[in-house]
Amino acid sequence: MAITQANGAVRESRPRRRHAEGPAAVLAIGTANPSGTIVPQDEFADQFFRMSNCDHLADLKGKLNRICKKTGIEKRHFHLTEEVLLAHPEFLDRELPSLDARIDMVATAVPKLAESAALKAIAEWGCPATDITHLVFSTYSGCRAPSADLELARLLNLRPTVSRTILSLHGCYGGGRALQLAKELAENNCGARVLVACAEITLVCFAGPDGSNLVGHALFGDGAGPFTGGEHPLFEMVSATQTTIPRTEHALGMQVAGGGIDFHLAIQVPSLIGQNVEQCLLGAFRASLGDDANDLTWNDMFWAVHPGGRPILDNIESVLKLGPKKLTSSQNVLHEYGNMSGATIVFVLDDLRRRREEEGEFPEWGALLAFVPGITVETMVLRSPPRSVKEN
Ligand SMILES: CC(C)(COP(=O)(O)OP(=O)(O)OC[C@H]1O[C@@H](n2cnc3c(N)ncnc32)[C@H](O)[C@@H]1OP(=O)(O)O)[C@@H](O)C(=O)NCCC(=O)NCCSC(=O)CC(=O)O
Repeated sequence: MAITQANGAVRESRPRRRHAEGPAAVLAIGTANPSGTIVPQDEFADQFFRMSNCDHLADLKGKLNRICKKTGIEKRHFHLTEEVLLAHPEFLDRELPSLDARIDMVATAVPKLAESAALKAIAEWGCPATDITHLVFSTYSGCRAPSADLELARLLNLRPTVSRTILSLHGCYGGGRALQLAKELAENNCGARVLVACAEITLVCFAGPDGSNLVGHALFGDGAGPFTGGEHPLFEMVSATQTTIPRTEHALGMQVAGGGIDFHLAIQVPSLIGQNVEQCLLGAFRASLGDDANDLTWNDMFWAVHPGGRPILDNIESVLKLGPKKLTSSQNVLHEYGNMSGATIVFVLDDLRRRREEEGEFPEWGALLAFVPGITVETMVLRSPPRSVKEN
């Protein structure tokens, strides 16, 4: 932004931005997973303990097996392969410095994964990549500058003036946060076309088993999911809010250390989310729809819930008294891919729009929910636009 001095006053030299009419919309969605390894969940504990040379820790292995059975996950994709681990035994030991080697690997792998997904979204959108005006990239692997956003812009040949933002360490709500930012950018810059890229590779968090990291190992997987705003809206993003649950800042967190990124997931996370989610939703819907919100019940809506873990989905289903199929997209994504942190919500929206195409009947209003260290609940009110003549 150029600032010029005129008549002693500070004045912007650029033309005033025009606001877009109506809410921003998701126009196209693409997803991708790394080609490295696909691990069936029922084989994960055996494979992980063998690769970590920890088969002698039978109690821990037994516990990981018990946890894996309860995750609701069928398989997960990983960039990390056994060959890479053999070449980098330091990845197994949190006490050994390994952050540099991890960052070197993800600096290439994360934008590449995002590129695979972005190419699908751009193809669906049907416009040249050079029409993209803004890029918002969310990843917990963005530990250097320039970062994955610049590399993705280069890989996609985006215009040199593309306006880039990187969100780092936002964890599971990276997707929701990036979408909210894209919404603000699109609504405040008429004609903006925002590429939102979320890409997560667990390589930066990987470690050998210990008593405190089993749940993370059982839960997280790798994936990427860009969206663009499109000419035929898939979902309108009507409003977005964040609510932090008081005194829960120690329940969920990530910490970058010399031996990689540590996750902390307190056992109370699913119940804390269950106890607070309805209040967050009521606030978001009343603020967005006013009295019209009173005519809606939770079962009248479609749901895009970040599948942070099976009990989180179970608690939300039970607290909101949702019908049996309301969380199918979230359950399905958890089952097929595990928790891919910020990228997961893109997979959920992709699954939802596929169901909408197959089923025909679809609610007008929906809610997107994601959870973040804090604990903060990210809520977005979504609207499924009426189907156009072209789509019908
Ligand atoms: C681990 C689970 C699959 C276990 O399922 P259940 O809770 O139904 O089963 P259960 O109660 O019998 O527990 C099985 C065993 O796991 C242990 N256990 C459960 N939760 C634990 C936790 N958070 N930390 C350590 N251990 C835990 C129990 O003590 C028990 O041990 P034993 O067998 O020895 O008695 C589930 O609780 C789960 O998915 N939790 C993760 C939820 C979560 O925090 N997700 C992240 C959301 S935010 C996010 O997505 C992160 C981000 O920001 O990226």
